[in-house]
Amino acid sequence: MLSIPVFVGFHPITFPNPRMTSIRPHFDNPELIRDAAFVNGEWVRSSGSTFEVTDPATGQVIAKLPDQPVAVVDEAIEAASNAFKSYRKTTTRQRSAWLRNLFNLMTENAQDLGKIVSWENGKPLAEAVGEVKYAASYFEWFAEEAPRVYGTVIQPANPSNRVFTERVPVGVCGIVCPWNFPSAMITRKAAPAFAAGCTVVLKPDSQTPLSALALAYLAQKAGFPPGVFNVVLSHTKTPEFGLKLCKSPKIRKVSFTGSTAVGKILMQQSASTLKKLSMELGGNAPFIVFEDADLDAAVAQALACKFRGMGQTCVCANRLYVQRTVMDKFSAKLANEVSKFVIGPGLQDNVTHGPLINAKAIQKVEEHVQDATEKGAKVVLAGGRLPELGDNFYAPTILSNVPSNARVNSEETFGPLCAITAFDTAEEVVKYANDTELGLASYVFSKNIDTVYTVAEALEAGMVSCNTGLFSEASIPFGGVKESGFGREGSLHGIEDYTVLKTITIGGLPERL
Ligand SMILES: NC(=O)c1ccc[n+]([C@@H]2O[C@H](COP(=O)([O-])OP(=O)(O)OC[C@H]3O[C@@H](n4cnc5c(N)ncnc54)[C@H](O)[C@@H]3O)[C@@H](O)[C@H]2O)c1
Ligand SMILES: O=CCCC(=O)O
Repeated sequence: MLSIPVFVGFHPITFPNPRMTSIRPHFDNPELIRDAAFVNGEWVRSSGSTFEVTDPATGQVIAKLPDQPVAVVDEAIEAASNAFKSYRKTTTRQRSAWLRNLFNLMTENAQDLGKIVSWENGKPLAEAVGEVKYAASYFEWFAEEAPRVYGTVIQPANPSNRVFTERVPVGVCGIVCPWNFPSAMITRKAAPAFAAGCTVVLKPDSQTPLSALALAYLAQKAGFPPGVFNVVLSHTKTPEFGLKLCKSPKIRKVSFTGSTAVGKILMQQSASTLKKLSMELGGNAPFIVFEDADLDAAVAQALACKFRGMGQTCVCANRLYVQRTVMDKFSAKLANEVSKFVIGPGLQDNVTHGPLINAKAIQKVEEHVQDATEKGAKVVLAGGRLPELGDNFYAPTILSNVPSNARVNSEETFGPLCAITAFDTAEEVVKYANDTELGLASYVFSKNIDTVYTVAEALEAGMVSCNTGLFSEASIPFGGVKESGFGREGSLHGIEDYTVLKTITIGGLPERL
């Protein structure tokens, strides 16, 4: 019998400080902090109502921004539509140069941009700077892809015809993004759009708009012409803004990252104008550990995967399936590592894990924990709220023996709950893993290549990550299947979603000589 330490009943996590009420980072380049929307190359400060952006660590108001009227969406669409007329004709080399400039500017300002991400989103500064570099890498990648958009020459049945295809920019794109990656979720869409020759109207999340505005500021500095990148702001009228983007005949594509529920609304609303769509939606990632895996490595990767953004990423492990023979050992090792976390405001030195985004996020974690324990899950590490740090802090909870009917198995928790379930065979775990409407990321850990390969093949997911918990980078096609959405971002395919394939036939030609 293994002797398993169980951490039930106390929080072994260390805290750097008691609750803090105010943290204002120092910015080398204060110009990056904008207080207005950005339309047609101009900063727009409407005199009407405003909304507050708050630091999730302290609750402190960090910015007041215009809560714009819906009419601004029409203005931004008009600006983007006018800009498209000339921008689509720019050479791919020119667009590549602007993208490269923006990559360089983001890289030069990475520390400041990281502080903005950390301030408005809560993730630790090192992780936030990592996000900024990841975000910038999409501009580097698509600077390289811009000149590599190819067509084909086709052999038609009619000998007097000659036929070829070319990829042309789809047109003005409406982009809607979430708060969990305030920078990277935008650049993963804007970079291929700009590279393809499209113009953009972006509506960032009102909880994290400062990163989007800093990006607009740098895009202007990088040389993008007015109207190519427009950022509109709303807190109270988000659905109306979404509706405008979906219904406008001038917007030819809507690209959305967020929940499956909102994705479905936007898809319905886009039907009347038959928009091209990209939908990067929710996940419910299974993280499968076989008994022959390197257990220490699997634990380290589970930590990196599960606790990136304190569990608030679409590719975070949501369900951990561990082979029965090693489940207790794995759970104990995981709890031991989690107990080393230093939780606190992301901008504070040495903090490894920050707050959640808001009260609703904490409530969902609590509900999932309560539901699973009521249904018989065993508490390995009792986490819970950390009011001594602030309203949005939650120490991770680890549960094992989580029953299949627990809510966490069918819904994305999007927070720091590790829900571990035992399995016996590969067939059984593949059945568990695929028993969901979602299919974004999946993870498999085993030293046996036969196991890794056959399980990876059987998993219904857009992305399967084997023996690593971190796989995201600009070079890979990112996207889901089933109700996790469609479209691919990044990679050589990412630009295709911002183009349409046009066929040109030249008829009446003489026979070939
Ligand atoms: N697949 C991916 O690449 C990916 C990446 C990040 C996050 N996500 C998913 O996003 C979700 C978390 O983000 P969230 O809580 O911000 O999601 P959300 O769907 O609530 O919001 C996403 C964005 O849509 C906006 N929005 C909400 N209702 C809208 C409406 N009716 N019309 C137009 N816009 C509207 C929000 O303001 C926000 O900017 C999770 O499900 C996560 O898995 C997916
Ligand atoms: O939240 C989802 C995006 C995560 C990523 O790009 O790795």
